Amino acid sequence: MEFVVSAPGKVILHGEHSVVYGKKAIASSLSLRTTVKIRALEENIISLDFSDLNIKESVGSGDLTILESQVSGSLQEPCLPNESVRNSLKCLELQNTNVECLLKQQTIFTTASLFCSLRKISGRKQGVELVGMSDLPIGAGLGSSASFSSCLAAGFLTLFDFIQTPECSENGSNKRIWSKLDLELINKWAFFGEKIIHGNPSGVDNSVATFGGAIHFQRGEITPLQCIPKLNILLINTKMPRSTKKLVGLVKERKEKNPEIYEPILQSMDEITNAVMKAYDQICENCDDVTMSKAYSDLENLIDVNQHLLQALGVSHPTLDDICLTCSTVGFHAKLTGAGGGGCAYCVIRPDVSEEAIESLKRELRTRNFECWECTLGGPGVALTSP
Ligand SMILES: Nc1ncnc2c1ncn2[C@@H]1O[C@H](COP(=O)(O)OP(=O)(O)OP(=O)(O)O)[C@@H](O)[C@H]1O
Ligand SMILES: C[C@@](O)(CCO)CC(=O)[O-]
Ligand SMILES: [Mg+2]
Repeated sequence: MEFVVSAPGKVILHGEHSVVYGKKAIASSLSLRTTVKIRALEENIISLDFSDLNIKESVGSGDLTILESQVSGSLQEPCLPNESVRNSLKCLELQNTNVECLLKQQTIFTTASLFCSLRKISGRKQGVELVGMSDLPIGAGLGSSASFSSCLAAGFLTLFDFIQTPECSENGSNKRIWSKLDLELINKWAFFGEKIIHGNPSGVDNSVATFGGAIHFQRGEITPLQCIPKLNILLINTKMPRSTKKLVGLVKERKEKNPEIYEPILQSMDEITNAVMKAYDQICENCDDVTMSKAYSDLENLIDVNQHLLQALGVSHPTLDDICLTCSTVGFHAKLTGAGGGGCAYCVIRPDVSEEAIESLKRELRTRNFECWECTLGGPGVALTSP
């Protein structure tokens, strides 16, 4: 059996970090995707080829036996392996402790844990070969881990026949989408992968990667946005590596130490999301130019306030602050997206802004060694792309 799955990255428009504490978030899928080719093997190994992280190795039958003995849970109730099992896996032996090695370990452990958990439930004995690549910058706040986890979840659930390969797609594209029920199961197992990578994820990232489109998210409750404002955004990559797990952990530590300081900040972030939804509705109503212009001004002000609150949480970074200042000096409004600490920011591009102004901003950002690209929001979630 051999097939290919893909899933989108995401941009969190508002609500990062506060969504971990039950506040609302708005997020949208991106046209950038992760792709994983999956082939069943007779041999009891996992063969990995993930070019983006220079991973070309196998998880041997010895490690699979150890891991499978440690995993439990059922198809509808996934259960994470005990972190201590990492110490007994040969495939995770540290060649060294640099960041690149830690990222590789994260991938290998997530892949093996998802595979062993689902294979044990299926009672099968086969191995698997995985070849992965991504359009997304990895570790940059665009949901690469969720996109990757959603691909693995959909791939292994299909490999073990827990879900059927989906019928042809509606619009004739090469992306075939599973049923809502199957997507809910995929999302549950993608969340399992995110818990290994993020530590304490909210579930917003894997929900966008799995269901696609633009969603309003709160405590696992997913509401597709009735209208996705025709927002043009510029994604800006600081190219500063960082770990979402560490940044989520930093906010948790600060909030536990001074809840009286941090809870009001998170509550304000929740109110920003409410106000943004109102601005989106106005933009979607194709109202008159004056009302539309006011709605965009409200949106830009909310972006600025949200960024200041993220700085107060301690999850911005000098390069992100530089991006926001560079944008604001020429009338654009930017905020970090994702966990922060580096990674990406985005700014909204008003429909009436000239191409020349946009190109001038891109030139200025590139001279500061930032990558930037215009992006469309929305688009399909996880899909079977071939055969
Ligand atoms: N294409 C891929 N191949 C293999 N592993 C991947 C891939 N994409 C992401 N990963 C895994 O996800 C980790 C990055 O996850 P992390 O959550 O830190 O960043 P992110 O998801 O890009 O940002 P954010 O969570 O803020 O949106 C990598 O270290 C790697 O383990
Ligand atoms: C920082 C965070 O809110 C978004 C990371 O993309 C973490 C999460 O929601 O899992
Ligand atoms: Mg992530």
